[in-house]
Order: sequence, then C-alpha cells, then structure tokens
Amino acid sequence: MSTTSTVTSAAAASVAIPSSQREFTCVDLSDFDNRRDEIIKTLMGAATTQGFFYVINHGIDIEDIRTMFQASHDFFALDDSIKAKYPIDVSRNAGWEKLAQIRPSTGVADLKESMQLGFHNMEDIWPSLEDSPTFRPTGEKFMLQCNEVSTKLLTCLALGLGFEEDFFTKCHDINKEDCLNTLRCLHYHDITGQTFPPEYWRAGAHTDFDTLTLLFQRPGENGLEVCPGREASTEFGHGDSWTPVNPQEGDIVCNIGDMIMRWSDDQLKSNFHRVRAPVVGEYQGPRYSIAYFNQANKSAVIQGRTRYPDPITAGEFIKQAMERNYRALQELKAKKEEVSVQPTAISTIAA
Ligand SMILES: O=C(O)CCC(=O)C(=O)O
Ligand SMILES: [Fe+2]
Repeated sequence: MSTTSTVTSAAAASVAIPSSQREFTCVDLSDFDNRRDEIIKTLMGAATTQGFFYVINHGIDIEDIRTMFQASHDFFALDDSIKAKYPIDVSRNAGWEKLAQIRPSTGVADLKESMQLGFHNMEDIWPSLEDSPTFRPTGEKFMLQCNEVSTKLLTCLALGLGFEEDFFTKCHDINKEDCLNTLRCLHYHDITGQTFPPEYWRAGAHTDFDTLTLLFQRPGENGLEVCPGREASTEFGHGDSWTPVNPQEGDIVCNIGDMIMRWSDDQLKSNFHRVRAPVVGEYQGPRYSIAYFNQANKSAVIQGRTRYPDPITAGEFIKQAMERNYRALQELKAKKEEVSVQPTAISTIAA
C-alpha cells in the first residue's frame, strides 16, 4: 500500500495514508500552583502550533480512568434494545447513537456508536441503575475529574492569551443550567476480518466545535491521527501528512477546538483529526475512547480582540457550525449522487 499517494477526494481512502512522525508536546501539570508560568509557556507553545498535546500528571488516577472505561465497555455491551431507551437528543447533544454520525469529510456514517452525557437536564438520558449499575455513578465522578483538569488548562490558556485568569473558566461553569460541557463515550466496533469501502472511517476527518477536548484512549487501541495546520492543502487534509497520536496509558490527549480558535483570533489552532478504520492484518478489534468536550455556556459571549471582534454567543456559534455541516453534507450529496448521504439530525451532533 502506497504511503505517499495524494488523495484529494472528500471520501479519501482510509488505507492510503501519507503519514509522518511528529513529536507532540507533553504538558506536565504536577505542582501546578508553583509551576504555573512554566506550564503556560509549554501549553501555549503546543496550542498555538499543533493544537494537540499530551497532558501528564493531571491528577486523575489511572485506576479511575480504567474504571470509567470498564463502565463504558459494560454499557456498550448491553443489547441495542436497552441502549435505544436513551436515544440521542440533538437539542441536548446527549444520548446514544449507533452508526449515525455522518461527517462532511466522508459522506458516510462513522463506524462507531457513542453515548453523550451532560451535566444538566439528563434524568431520562442517564441509563438506569437497573440497566447499567456502574455507568451513572462512574460517569458523574469522571466528569467532575475532567472538569478539574479542564479548569487548570483553561486558566493557563486565558493567562497565556493575556486575559484574566478566570476569563474562560467562568464561561465553562458546570453549575449553570446552560453549561454545554459533554462527556462522550465511544465504541468503535470489532471489524476483524472485514474490509470496508475506502470512504469508511472509524471517525472521519473533522475539527471539534468546542473550546478544548480531553481525550482518553486505551493502550493498543490506536488509530487517532492528526493533521496539524488548518492550512492543510487538500480537502479536509486528506492528502496531507497525518501523524498517529499514540499516548501512554493514563496520558490525556488534548486538542484545541474551533470555538477557542475564534475567541483567540486564530492564535490557538483547532486542527483536523480522524480515526482510521484498521485493515486486515492490523488489530481490528474493538476500540474504546472517551472524550470530554469543553464548550462555553450557551449564553456566554465569544468575542475576539482583533480578527473576530463581532460578538456571538456559544449557542449561536454551535448552531452555525451545525448548519455549516448540514449544508456541506447536502452539497456532497448533490455532488456525488452515488454516495449515499442521508443527513439526519444526528449528522449535526457537535464536534
Ligand atoms: O476516538 C477518538 O480517538 C477521537 C474521537 C473524536 O475525535 C471525536 O469524537 O471528536
Ligand atoms: Fe474530534
């Protein structure tokens, strides 16, 4: 398989991967209060270039991460008829979906299922203790832990950009009803022995709509790749150089999202990333990952200082991003009649 061919079609083959090795910065959060200036420097270096970095010594115990993965695994192991009791509600960006997220970079559904969880208005979406005894208590604890790490990072990003230290954290207030922070548990199905058409990915190339994503993955379950540089020269970066992101167990992979890229007048970089569908001969077993998306509260006003001085609420920002996605899918459908694109509400789920 060629690793140098240039693929420019939106439905680029997941097997033709121009790839390169890049080093990702490690942001060490240990001794946070005393090392804050050093942390800000390292973090800003990574966030203003690759937009992807590892966070270590973040304070979440590795056993807590394993416990969360186990709870996620156990939830996804339930029969679909049980999971379907908690269907995705796009207006709340919460609930369960399977083979339903279609991205404009592929035009076909990601090979995955996911369960999204928010902090408020979730009573009918958290799986009952009868259906899944561990999922809710484990998930709620884990979300608080992710929020603590996010608070440290958002504080450093605010200071690094020359804002007051609580500039971002006060807009990501999990105690407010309109908080949009979300935990997404992901399960990429076992595809052992299967070969898919080239446009199929576990997660098609995309940027996240949010401010900051914390991503957890398990050892040996790789596949995440990043294409640093929004200036990616081909459509969705498909023909550009992608780098595998393979963290050590317990490290958090963090990435900058579109919302904070605009807020920072493009200083912080939200970059394309994707998850490959492994091919026969590689490990094609299941892959589990967990993403915690920080998004500013719905009513928070995002206003840049130079390039994007026009104010926009976070709610409106996300609505516009979803509409852009929807339009892009419609255009793709019109352009490629042979690609079966059925944009449903789920095709617009955030990030
Ligand atoms: O599963 C992964 O590693 C990445 C998932 C992702 O990028 C997303 O859900 O936005
Ligand atoms: Fe993502």
